[in-house]
Amino acid sequence: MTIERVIVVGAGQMGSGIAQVAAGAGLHVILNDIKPEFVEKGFTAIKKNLSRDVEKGRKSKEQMDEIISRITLSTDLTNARDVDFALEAVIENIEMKSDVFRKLDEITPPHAILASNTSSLPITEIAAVTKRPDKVIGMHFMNPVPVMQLIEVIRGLATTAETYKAVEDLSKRMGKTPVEVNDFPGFVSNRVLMPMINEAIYCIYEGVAAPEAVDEVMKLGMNHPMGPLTLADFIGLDTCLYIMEVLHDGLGDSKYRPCPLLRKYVKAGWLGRKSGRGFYIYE
Ligand SMILES: CC(=O)CC(=O)SCCNC(=O)CCNC(=O)[C@H](O)C(C)(C)COP(=O)(O)OP(=O)(O)OC[C@H]1O[C@@H](n2cnc3c(N)ncnc32)[C@H](O)[C@@H]1OP(=O)(O)O
Ligand SMILES: NC(=O)C1=CN([C@@H]2O[C@H](COP(=O)(O)OP(=O)(O)OC[C@H]3O[C@@H](n4cnc5c(N)ncnc54)[C@H](OP(=O)(O)O)[C@@H]3O)[C@@H](O)[C@H]2O)C=CC1
Repeated sequence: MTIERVIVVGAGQMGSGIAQVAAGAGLHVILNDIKPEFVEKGFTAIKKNLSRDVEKGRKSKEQMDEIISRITLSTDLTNARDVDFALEAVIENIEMKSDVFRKLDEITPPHAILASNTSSLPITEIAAVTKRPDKVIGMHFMNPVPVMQLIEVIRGLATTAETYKAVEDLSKRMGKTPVEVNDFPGFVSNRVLMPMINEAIYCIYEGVAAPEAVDEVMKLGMNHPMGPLTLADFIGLDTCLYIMEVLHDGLGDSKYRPCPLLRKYVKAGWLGRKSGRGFYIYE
């Protein structure tokens, strides 16, 4: 099937990055969030990223303007009535995501594919709230979306080969590499990554080392581009906690218990870079 018109629901760090990359691939994109200020914030981030590309000579000013002109801002989900493809990137919460999928199923045309950028939640369960589980799929981008190569593509129980192929093609059109995985809590990426981040937080909680030291060990010792605590702040500590809870509940193994310090920080509103404070303080 041909995908030309796309809606991205949720204009946070992931949604805005996805909208940027989709528009860069020539698609017409509606960027939707619940409040105008959230959509504006996402749009500002897109313009800033594209301006950097122009400054670095990777794009011309005309190319940047063209990409921007393909993005429409929206706070009204009924704008999804003409799309071929919807990509949900709201917070990592099954009720919120189910609510968005129920609405998208009612609003979008019958041929439209409904994809979720969920980091860990079951695609099969999200698909079950719609009348088109065959057209529901996980399309898990990595952060920062414009830079990272991978898209983890997750088939739900009812996802058809045709839907998978459309998402595989779309991923390649966006310049990314799709990797197929099965629908299990945390998929592959976060089943492997998040326990490492959680363990790094335990190192702080148990006084093994300071955050800077933990990050230096992993950067210099394991050649990770960012230390795990810097990365946790970058992902968002709320998102890290949600993912650990999904792993813990979904796999039923105590090795996935979220570190109490992670819970404490999230309760304090220390969500990392996006709130100005996490394991580090940001200006
Ligand atoms: C939680 C989940 O469900 C799944 C996930 O996403 S887990 C998170 C996965 N992501 C990671 O692990 C990221 C790890 N970190 C990195 O790879 C690197 O630190 C990084 C790419 C983010 C930054 O790289 P760096 O070398 O330290 O910094 P910097 O030199 O400023 O940036 C490198 C390039 O990325 C670009 N970049 C950095 N941050 C960016 C952003 N937020 N948006 C767009 N572009 C960005 C820069 O413009 C720069 O581009 P050029 O080299 O072409 O000029
Ligand atoms: N952060 C990361 O590194 C990665 C995250 N993901 C996944 O992507 C998703 C989004 O994460 P991220 O972008 O980091 O989170 P953010 O908190 O940056 O963004 C989420 C956005 O969605 C908005 N939103 C909430 N409910 C709705 C709704 N009903 N309709 C429209 N918009 C809504 C939020 O608004 P408000 O602020 O009001 O809540 C916010 O603007 C999550 O599922 C996460 O697990 C996937 C890969 C990597």
